[in-house]
Amino acid sequence: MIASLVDPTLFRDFCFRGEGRANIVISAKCVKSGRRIVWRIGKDRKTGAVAADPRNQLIVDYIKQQIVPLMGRKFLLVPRLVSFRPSDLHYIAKLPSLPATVKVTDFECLKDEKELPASLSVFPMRMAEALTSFVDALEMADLTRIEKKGRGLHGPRITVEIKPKQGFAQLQAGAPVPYCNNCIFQIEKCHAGNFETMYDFCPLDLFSGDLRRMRRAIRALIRDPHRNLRVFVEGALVHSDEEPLADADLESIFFPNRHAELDHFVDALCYILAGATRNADSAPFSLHDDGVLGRILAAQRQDTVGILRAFELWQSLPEEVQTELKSPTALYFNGLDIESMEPRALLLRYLLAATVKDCSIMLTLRAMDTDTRADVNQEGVIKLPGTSLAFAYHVSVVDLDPKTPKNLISSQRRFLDGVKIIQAKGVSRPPCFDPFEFNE
Ligand SMILES: O=P(O)(O)O[C@@H]1[C@@H](OP(=O)(O)O)[C@H](OP(=O)(O)O)[C@H](O)[C@H](OP(=O)(O)O)[C@H]1OP(=O)(O)O
Ligand SMILES: Nc1ncnc2c1ncn2[C@@H]1O[C@H](COP(=O)(O)OP(=O)(O)OP(=O)(O)O)[C@@H](O)[C@H]1O
Repeated sequence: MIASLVDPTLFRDFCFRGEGRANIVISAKCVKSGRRIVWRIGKDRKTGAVAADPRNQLIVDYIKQQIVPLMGRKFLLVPRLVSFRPSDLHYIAKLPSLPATVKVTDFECLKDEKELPASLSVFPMRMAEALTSFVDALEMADLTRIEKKGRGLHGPRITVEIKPKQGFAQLQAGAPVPYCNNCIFQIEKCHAGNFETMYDFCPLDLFSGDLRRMRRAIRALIRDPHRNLRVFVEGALVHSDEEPLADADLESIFFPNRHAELDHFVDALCYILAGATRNADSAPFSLHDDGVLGRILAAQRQDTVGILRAFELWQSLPEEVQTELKSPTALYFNGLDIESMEPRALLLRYLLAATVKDCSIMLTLRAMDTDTRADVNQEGVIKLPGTSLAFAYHVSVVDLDPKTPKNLISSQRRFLDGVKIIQAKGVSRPPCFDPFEFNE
């Protein structure tokens, strides 16, 4: 695959959209098409500086060859490989130092050293000049600015980013505690000081298909988002773990003319995530296989062994097989054997599922009139049962990066630490599941 070279002068209104531990995400509007896209640019995990990520090509191939066959295309956003001149990237890399609400009109403004000094850049010019090749990145639609066309749309575009984590319980030998994977990891993270308090969110509630439990899960995330929830309004981050808003403030931002309440919004999320949007008025609420959570859950279930057994399998492999599996190409392009119970095949399925256990959902909603002018019965619209409210929506799954044995080794250690903390100190949290009724 040849990465097409980005000409940044063909874009305008640049802004910083977000970052994780491995990437910074920059948004820009294509002058010609008017569409907003993002560039996901790799960074050095230790310094935070832009770093050429040799995995970008692999990520695209991995999504096409492994994830698409597993999850289908319905919710997948396959990124495009692009490349930048290192000097162009130096200017673009000033954006993470600016507030996310600041839009820089055009590329010339980004280059203006008086307004935006070079010291702002997380990719110093000396680093750029030392590079002899272009730096690649991933380009995809800006999911906070997805435009649904249609009549009767009103109010702001609200984007909810949810990291749902593992949606099913796995009782593992060596971890005799009644908590799900995510809750064990989060307990460990709270203990290590990553978060001040443990949250009430449990993925088993979110994936339960029980409306009451799903509402509880989303309410828990709104109260205490950790790294599992971010909310954007018209592309601007308004609610996150770093800067959470009170319910009343969220409600007035979402519904400036007060035509709906936060509870309605939570319900809309539940119906969309469960894929229960068709005939929502009459059909009983449940998790649908072809909804976004249903697809994610099915893909996660490729893992039939769990972290601790996967780690044992890894250790049992001969050194030459371990070496082979550490090499990205061998790992990503071995076909998936869903029948085999061989350690190598079980491990590959574990790693594939691990990607889907760490993905994010980006869901954009906009209020819609329910009068006769608007077609609320079309695909991509939820009409909330028992109300006169409707929302047009768009859902995508992002952050589907391949996991390697290195991830397994790190998560096995953190998982066992979490189990030990629970065993030694106990936790006041109710169990995620009843181990005596365990039938997974
Ligand atoms: O193992 P977990 O559940 O703590 O997940 C890690 C994530 O933590 P979170 O769920 O956001 O609290 C973690 O997310 P954050 O950077 O903390 O937002 C990473 O996604 C990590 O993956 P990688 O090591 O960067 O490839 C994730 O690690 P692995 O998926 O590689 O285990
Ligand atoms: N297509 C997109 N449209 C809009 N915003 C996006 C898009 N992709 C990513 N983002 C934003 O950028 C943030 C960082 O992106 P991403 O999760 O890919 O970074 P990361 O470094 O891989 O994260 P992690 O720490 O989980 O590995 C996301 O949390 C999201 O808010």
